[in-house]
Amino acid sequence: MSLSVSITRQQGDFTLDAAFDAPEGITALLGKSGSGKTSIVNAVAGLVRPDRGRITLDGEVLFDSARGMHVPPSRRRLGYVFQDGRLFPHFNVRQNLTYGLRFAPSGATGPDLASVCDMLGLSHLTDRRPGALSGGEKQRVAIGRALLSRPRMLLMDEPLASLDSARKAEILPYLERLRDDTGLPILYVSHSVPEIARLATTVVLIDAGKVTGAGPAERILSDPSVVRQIGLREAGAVIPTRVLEHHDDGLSELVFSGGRLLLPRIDKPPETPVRVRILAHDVILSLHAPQGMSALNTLPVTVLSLREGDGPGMIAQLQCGDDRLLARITRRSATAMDLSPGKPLFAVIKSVAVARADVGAG
Ligand SMILES: Nc1ncnc2c1ncn2[C@@H]1O[C@H](COP(=O)(O)OP(=O)(O)OP(=O)(O)O)[C@@H](O)[C@H]1O
Repeated sequence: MSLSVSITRQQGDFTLDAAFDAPEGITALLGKSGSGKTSIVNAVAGLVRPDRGRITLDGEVLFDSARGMHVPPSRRRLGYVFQDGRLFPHFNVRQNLTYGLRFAPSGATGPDLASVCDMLGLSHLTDRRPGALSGGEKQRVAIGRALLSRPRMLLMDEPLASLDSARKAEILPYLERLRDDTGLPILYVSHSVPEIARLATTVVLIDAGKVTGAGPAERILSDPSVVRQIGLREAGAVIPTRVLEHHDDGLSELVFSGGRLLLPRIDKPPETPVRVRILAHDVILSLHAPQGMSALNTLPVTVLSLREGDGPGMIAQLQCGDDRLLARITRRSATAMDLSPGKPLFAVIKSVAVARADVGAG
């Protein structure tokens, strides 16, 4: 199942001109406020009509200006989860969920009420009304209702934006399960890089109505050329790892193509795939394998590229096994270390620098 979008639309003085493919998994539209993310999702949903272009889902045309085709939203079989949930306040959770079933076409397969409640941790809440739910619980009900309409794809527009960080942390594992267990493609709008680093399979960068980059999340997020767009503070690589073992001193050891990482305890059994985000400002570079240092992780790397920023800083992209890391360093250090592409180095990462929120299901 894959979505293909190629559309233009004039909205006042804003021009949307976007083309991308969304394969299986979570495809995140990442861009600043006003960049056009919601307009794209609304065009896919059929809520707005592009001026020109084509949208197909698994080869089936949803919109084609050349053929004058615009399938109405109700016939697209897409589940839309809005930022604010939009539950019916006078219905309890079960009634809100089963409302979704009314839109399921006869013969369509998908999870039933019990399995949706199980997957989203809603079984103990079914008799409550939305007024007695937390923000995170409301969003889980909204996702469940969308799933029960047996959609071919889920559209989620900033589903976590109205939640505080504790509620966000609570709901992220459910979204990971949705991604990994249902096989349903999800188009996911967000302006939060940490959220996307946790969830996205594919990242589509949107800037001023245009696609400025698209590809697998690991590749896009470790590309130094996107740092300017996503911001220096958020720049960092996403590394696919797997749990090797847990140590008695509270550390967990992970393995990936570039070596091993010791991080604060990760509550997942050995062999579990885990994705880890390592921020560029948490990586120190050294010409020699450091000794007598408190940082526990030393990884052999090779410089791939160096990119200058506006201030005194640079971003180094590093090859680490088959994966890539980013390191934020000063120009002064790059000169003192005589850094250039191809130079072998060591990347040093403090275990405690990797936040719990930056460790997710692989
Ligand atoms: N109906 C409309 N008429 C005119 N301009 C519009 C209309 N709808 C959206 N726009 C403009 O199109 C641009 C893109 O809006 P859109 O909501 O798609 O951005 P976004 O990336 O989703 O932003 P946010 O993250 O703030 O929701 C904005 O400049 C917005 O003001």
